[in-house]
Amino acid sequence: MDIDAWYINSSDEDQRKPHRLEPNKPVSLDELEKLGVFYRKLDADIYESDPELEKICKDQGYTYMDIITINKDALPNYEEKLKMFFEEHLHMDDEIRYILDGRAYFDVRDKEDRWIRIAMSKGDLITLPSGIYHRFTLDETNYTKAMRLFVGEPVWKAYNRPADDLEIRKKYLDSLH
Ligand SMILES: CSCCC(=O)/C(O)=C/O
Ligand SMILES: [Fe+2]
Repeated sequence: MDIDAWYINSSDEDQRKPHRLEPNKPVSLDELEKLGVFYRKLDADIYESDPELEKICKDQGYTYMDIITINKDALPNYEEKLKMFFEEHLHMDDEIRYILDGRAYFDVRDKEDRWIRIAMSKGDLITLPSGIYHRFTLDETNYTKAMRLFVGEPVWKAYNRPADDLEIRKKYLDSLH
C-alpha cells in the first residue's frame, strides 16, 4: 500500500500548496503507523456496496457515516469551515475519513512536533487517533467529497491547541512510548 506523505516547510504561502521541503523528505506508512495514523486504499467507485468497507465498519464498530462535500458551492459557510479545519486541533475520538472524490491534505504532528502532510485522494481511508494534533485543508483543486465514520453518535468538537492538559492528549502521548 502506497501513501504520499512528507515533511512540510513553514512558509506562509497558500495552505493549499504542497509545501514540500527541498529536497523532498517523504514519510513512510510505517512511520505514520508509529504515530497511530492508519491508512488504507479502497475502491471508492463501489463504496455503497463494498464488502471490504462493510468488514472494516463491522470490525471497528463504525456505526455512523455521512458524506461531506467540501467546495465553495456545496458547503455552507465554506470559508469559515475551511479556516476552522486548518486550525491545529485534536478530538476526543478517532477521526476517520474516506475520500470518495477529489483531493485534500491532512497534516499531523510527529513526535518532535514537526508537521507531516498526507495527500489524500479518491479511495484513501485514514484514521487519525484521538489526541493527535492535526489539521485539514483542500489542495489547489478546491474540492473533495469524504465519508465521515464514527463509533456511535458523532462528536465533532475540536479542541484547538494548546490542549495539552486534556487526558486524551496525555493518553495519546503515552501511547507513543
Ligand atoms: C474531510 S472532513 C473535514 C475535516 C474534519 O472534519 C476535521 O475534523 C479535520 O480535522
Ligand atoms: Fe479534526
